[in-house]
Amino acid sequence: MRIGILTSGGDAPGLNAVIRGAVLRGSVVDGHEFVGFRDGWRGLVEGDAMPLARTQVRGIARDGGTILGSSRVSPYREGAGPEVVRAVLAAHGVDAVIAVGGEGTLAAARRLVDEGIPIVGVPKTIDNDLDGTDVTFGFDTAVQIATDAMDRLRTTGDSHGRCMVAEVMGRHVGWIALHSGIAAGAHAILVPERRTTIEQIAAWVTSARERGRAPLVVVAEGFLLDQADDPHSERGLDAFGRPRLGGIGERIAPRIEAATGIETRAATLGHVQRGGVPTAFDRVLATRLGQAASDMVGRAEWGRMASLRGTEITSVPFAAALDALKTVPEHRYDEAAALFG
Ligand SMILES: Nc1ncnc2c1ncn2[C@@H]1O[C@H](COP(=O)(O)OP(=O)(O)OP(=O)(O)O)[C@@H](O)[C@H]1O
Ligand SMILES: O=P(O)(O)OC[C@H]1O[C@](O)(CO)[C@@H](O)[C@@H]1O
Ligand SMILES: [Mg+2]
Repeated sequence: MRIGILTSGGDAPGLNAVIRGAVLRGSVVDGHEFVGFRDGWRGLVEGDAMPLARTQVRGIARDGGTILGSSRVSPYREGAGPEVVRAVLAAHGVDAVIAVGGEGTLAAARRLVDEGIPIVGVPKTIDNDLDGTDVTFGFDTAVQIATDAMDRLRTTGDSHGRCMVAEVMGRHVGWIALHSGIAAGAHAILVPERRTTIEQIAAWVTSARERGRAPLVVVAEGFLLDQADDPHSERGLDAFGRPRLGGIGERIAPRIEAATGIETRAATLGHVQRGGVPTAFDRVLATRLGQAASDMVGRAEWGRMASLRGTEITSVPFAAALDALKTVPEHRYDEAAALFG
C-alpha cells in the first residue's frame, strides 16, 4: 500500500518518532510505501507531498518538531472537503492516511472517515487532555522542561526572598501544571478544573513564607480565578478562530503581591515546553504508536486511533478520544493540594 502521513495542530515532541516508527515498520516489515503531506491538512487538500523513504526518517526520533510541518488548517476550509481530499489521494496514488493530531485533527479525520476516506489516527498533545489513551506523547517532555524551569525559578526566588509564579500550558486541563508542580514542590498549583480565590492563593503563599521558603506558584494558562468568565486572553485568535491563551501568571502576580506584601515575579514558559528533544519515554511511546498506526492501516482499521492502555498499545475508535476531555480528577488535585502552603 501507499500511505500518506500528516501532522496537524500544535506540535509536540515525539512527532518525528511517530513518523519514523510508522515508516520503518510499514516499509521494512510490510513493504508499504509512504509519502508525507506538508503542514497537516493543508498538504492534503493542496496536494503538497514529499517522499518518505527509510532514508528520510533516519535518526529523527531524537529531533523535536516535525519534519512534515504542522498547521491548524481545516480540510473543510473553503474550496476543500472530502471530494478534494479524495482527488488528491488518487493523484498521489495514496491508499490511506495516518493523521497525527489532537482532538481537532481527529474530529476532522472522523468527518472524513464518515465520507469514506480511509484514515487512522495517532493521538498527540502536550496537554495530555485526550481521552481514549492513558497518556499522550509530548506530555512527559513538557513536564520535564517545566520542572527544570521551576527548579531554576526556585533558586532565584530563594536569593531574593520572592514569590515566583510559573505559567505553563494547559488550555482546558491542568495536567502539565499538576505534574511539574508536584515534581518541583510547588506551594500552590492552579488548574482550569478548580476555581480558586486570590485569598486562598495568598494564604498558601504566606504559609510557605512563614516557614522560611520562597513560595512557588504554578498556574496553567487556562486557569480561572473564582469570578472570571473566560480564561485570560489578550493575544487575539488562532488560525481556527479560538482565543490564544497566556498571560494569567503576569495577571495574578501583582494581586498576590498586593494580598501578601511579598515581592512577586511571573515567568511564562510558553512554547519552550513544546520545543526541543523528546524524553526517552516520549520517543518510545511515539515510536510504538507510529508502528501500531502502520499495522492498523494494514488491517483497514479506519476511524480508529492507536492508544496506550497500561503498558500495551491497542486501538480505539476516534469517538473514545472525542467524547470527553481527560481532565485532572478531583482526587488527584486534592492529593496534591494537601501539600500546598
Ligand atoms: N470538528 C471539526 N471539523 C473539521 N475540522 C476541524 C474540526 N475541529 C478542528 N478542525 C480542524 O483541525 C485543525 C486541528 O485542530 P486543532 O487546531 O484543535 O489542533 P489539535 O489537533 O486538536 O491539536 P492541539 O492539541 O494543538 O489543539 C483545526 O485547526 C481545524 O482546522
Ligand atoms: O500557539 P499555538 O501553536 O496556537 O498553540 C497554543 C496551544 O497549544 C497547546 O500547546 C496544545 O493544545 C495549548 O496548551 C496552547 O493553548
Ligand atoms: Mg485542539
